[in-house]
Amino acid sequence: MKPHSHSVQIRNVSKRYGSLEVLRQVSLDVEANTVTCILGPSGSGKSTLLRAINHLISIDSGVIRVSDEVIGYEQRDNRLFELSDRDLCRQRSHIGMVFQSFNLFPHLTVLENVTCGLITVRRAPKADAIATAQHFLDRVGLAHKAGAYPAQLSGGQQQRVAIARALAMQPRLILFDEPTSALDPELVGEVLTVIRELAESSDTTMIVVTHEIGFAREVADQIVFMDEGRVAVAGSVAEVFGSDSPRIRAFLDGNLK
Ligand SMILES: Nc1ncnc2c1ncn2[C@@H]1O[C@H](COP(=O)(O)OP(=O)(O)OP(=O)(O)O)[C@@H](O)[C@H]1O
Repeated sequence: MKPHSHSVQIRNVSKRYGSLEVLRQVSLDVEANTVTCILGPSGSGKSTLLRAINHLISIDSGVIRVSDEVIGYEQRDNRLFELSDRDLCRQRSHIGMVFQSFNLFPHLTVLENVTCGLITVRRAPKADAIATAQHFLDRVGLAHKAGAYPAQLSGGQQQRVAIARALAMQPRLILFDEPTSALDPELVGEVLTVIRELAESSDTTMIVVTHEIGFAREVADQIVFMDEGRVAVAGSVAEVFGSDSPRIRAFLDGNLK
């Protein structure tokens, strides 16, 4: 049986780069098996928050829990210490991430890109890894590209491979960091369709940083609007799209990028 999906609890998280406060006392709850879309103007801290959830960046204060487990740190003698690489790797192996720039290995085929984590991290037998990879490549409509190299694919196809690679690890939480921002406009739709189908059919918790407002409106159980390092509002689609805050209205009307 597949393990239950993860909930995420973020409490009073702050992060600064020099004098720039990028996250200011951010608190947020994400329920298991829901889709949360994070919207907000450029530079409001969306990607930073997402990357903090799997400890790709360290935070200055606050705490992030994924299914009640503190991410990135452990408490000893009443002090917090960063986890060892090994423990961090264990935590991350249950959290999938899809990056803006795909991050496929260029020297590996599509199939090898997807089996790689299964074989090295999950220690799956090769035949099982190949069967799993083929299943998820089929799910993103790319079974026929298994033998191709990333450079032979369009950006949209590469991103779908990256999604299959994340899914193949059967994560209980998937983080999408602006998954369509690097794509030519005509390729955005195919990737959003794959993510939308996942949102409808999978029992994985999903957090998606996106500039695609229409997509967020369609798929999100929760919408988070970030502004200047804070969560300005988190709520249902109706709550956020019905907000009368001038900043949120300006953003939704396309006058605040
Ligand atoms: N490693 C870093 N060093 C210094 N400043 C950084 C670093 N990473 C991000 N920043 C700054 O932190 C702020 C928030 O960045 P972040 O990428 O989280 O914003 P965002 O809301 O995702 O923006 P966008 O929609 O443009 O991607 C920005 O001003 C950015 O320049």
